[in-house]
Amino acid sequence: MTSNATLHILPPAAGRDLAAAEDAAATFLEALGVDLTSESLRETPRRMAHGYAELFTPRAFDLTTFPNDENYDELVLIRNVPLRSVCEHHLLPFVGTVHIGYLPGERIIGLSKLARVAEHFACRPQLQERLTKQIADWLDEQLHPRGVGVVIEAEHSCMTLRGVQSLGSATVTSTLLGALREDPRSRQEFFSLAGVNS
Ligand SMILES: Nc1nc2c(ncn2[C@@H]2O[C@H](COP(=O)(O)OP(=O)(O)OP(=O)(O)O)[C@@H](O)[C@H]2O)c(=O)[nH]1
Ligand SMILES: [Zn+2]
Repeated sequence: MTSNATLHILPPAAGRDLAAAEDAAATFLEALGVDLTSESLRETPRRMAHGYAELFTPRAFDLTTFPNDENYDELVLIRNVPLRSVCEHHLLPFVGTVHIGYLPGERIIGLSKLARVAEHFACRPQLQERLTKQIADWLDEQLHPRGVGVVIEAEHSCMTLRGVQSLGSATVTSTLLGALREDPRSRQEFFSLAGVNS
């Protein structure tokens, strides 16, 4: 990403058959004893298929970067970016916020792109740990910053609404790379500005 200022990021190409998904949703619901004959439920298999397809389709975006002409070398951090994904074990949503920071090298990134990168990796069946690491690794590879930090705080509905029913519990994950991992002062500053107790 040092030569090209803009890179077009496409959603992952997935073999998708919405008609088959709709049929499968109808079979699934009927197997669970749901009567699909009423007017309000008749379209539910279609809504389910389209709903999950939507959750699994990130928006394409341009990764725009700029030269760091001012040699800005302090932390850039965007915090409290809303995040929603789907846990790959139960296909139930997990919802929360992500904080993303980096220590610039030769280039800086358009701020909105940090949120778009998070959305890009969140729109698929996920594990919170993997999602955290994918965002950090991708920024590291594309931007070559001196350090990257990503923290996700999320509530997993598979843990709060069903199963153990730990209402209000939050899961916190972090990935730190480069100077944000190695240098205690930078690490501390990142967690402090992100509003996370380290
Ligand atoms: N590490 C990790 N675990 C997750 C994530 N999302 C969901 N899980 C967990 O995945 C586990 C799946 O465990 P299983 O025992 O196979 O599923 P289960 O019988 O439905 O388990 P319970 O939720 O305890 O009722 C559960 O402990 C979930 O809480 C995630 O992002 N990361
Ligand atoms: Zn789950």
